[in-house]
Amino acid sequence: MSAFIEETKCLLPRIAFLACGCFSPPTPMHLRMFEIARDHFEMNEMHKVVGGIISPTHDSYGKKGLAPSADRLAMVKLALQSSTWIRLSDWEVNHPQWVRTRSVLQYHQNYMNNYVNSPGDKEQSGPLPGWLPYNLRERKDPIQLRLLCGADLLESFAKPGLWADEDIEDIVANHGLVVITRFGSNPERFIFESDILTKYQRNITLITNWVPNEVSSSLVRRLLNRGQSVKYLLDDLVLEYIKRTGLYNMKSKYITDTVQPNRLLFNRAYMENIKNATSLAQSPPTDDDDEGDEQHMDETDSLLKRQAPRVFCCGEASSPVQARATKLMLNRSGPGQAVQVITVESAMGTDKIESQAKKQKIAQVQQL
Ligand SMILES: Nc1ncnc2c1ncn2[C@@H]1O[C@H](COP(=O)(O)OP(=O)(O)OP(=O)(O)O)[C@@H](O)[C@H]1O
Ligand SMILES: O=C(O)c1ccc[n+]([C@@H]2O[C@H](COP(=O)([O-])O)[C@@H](O)[C@H]2O)c1
Repeated sequence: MSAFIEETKCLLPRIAFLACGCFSPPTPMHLRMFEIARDHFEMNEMHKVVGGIISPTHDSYGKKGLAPSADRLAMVKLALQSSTWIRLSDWEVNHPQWVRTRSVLQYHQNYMNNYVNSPGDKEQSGPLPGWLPYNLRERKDPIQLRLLCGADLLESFAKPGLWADEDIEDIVANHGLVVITRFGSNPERFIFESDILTKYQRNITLITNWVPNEVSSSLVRRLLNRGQSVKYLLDDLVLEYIKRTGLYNMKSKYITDTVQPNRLLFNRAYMENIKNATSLAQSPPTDDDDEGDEQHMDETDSLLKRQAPRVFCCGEASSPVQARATKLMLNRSGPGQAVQVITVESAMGTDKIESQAKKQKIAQVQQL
């Protein structure tokens, strides 16, 4: 019986999804869209989903908050590390100018068609692009590439002068749309009110997201800019990348203005120094002192633990403020130890505030 089901699955028409957007930065919801869409098509046994493609828009799209494409590509790559089937396409960003979504779909569709129909690897000139789904040549039937989007993108079709009608028609007629519901949008009504969309309604799949999450790139940028936490709103690796590069004017509790973000290399000694600085500031010692290193780490450090330790030599201090901070740190570490430059005030201050807040919380809970 299960062999029969497998065989039936193999006969289902094949589809792939392409999501366009800014991805500045990529959020978990950008990736959730793909999972929701794949479940929908595979669980209803309508299609075999062969792959997902993320295509970040060109720099010249110029939307507010759009980080440079090199950074957006790097962040999407990091976010995709845990996915086995969603891939990043850099074709759009490497184009000389902004490309309309219709052409983006056409390019990727044509590439897949040619690939599937060419007899073997020898026909392919050069290496295969990273976005190409695996095992496409297992079968010879065509792959339909559908535009995957949130309902807000669908509704942007109505913004005067933004999308060309003939593009909308081409996308819906020749590729198809997969729309994930989003708070504040009414895609059913939107489709009803559009003649083109109603005409091709059979090519539009509306999927209700039963576990909505209203995280958006703009919301994340706003929080970062205010120095507020975005932990659990972004992949840890993406957050670490933002911290290191200082994208979105991020204000970090540990990064001083005098430290160049790209010089921020962390190591064990850095953790030790924070710990030393904190325990010096706390007198008498508190219960928190018994906590392991793990408890003192912020989100940056969990990532860093997975990386090979790198050393930031304290001799590199380049300003009087930095030199003063370095000296302070040096006093608290052994001779010859390399340390991360941080301001003592900020490290002590933040840890103290955090531990006071923790205690307050515990006290509140105990009073209940
Ligand atoms: N929370 C969400 N739920 C459903 N779809 C989403 C969500 N966040 C983003 N999307 C979709 O992801 C795609 C990529 O869009 P984009 O990068 O412009 O995302 P965004 O987070 O909405 O950005 P911004 O907040 O800067 O407008 C779009 O189709 C958008 O509708
Ligand atoms: O093709 C078009 O005419 C078109 C018009 C407006 C926006 N887009 C694409 O839609 C994506 C999301 O844009 P936005 O402004 O809703 O974040 C982005 O990838 C744009 O290139 C595409």
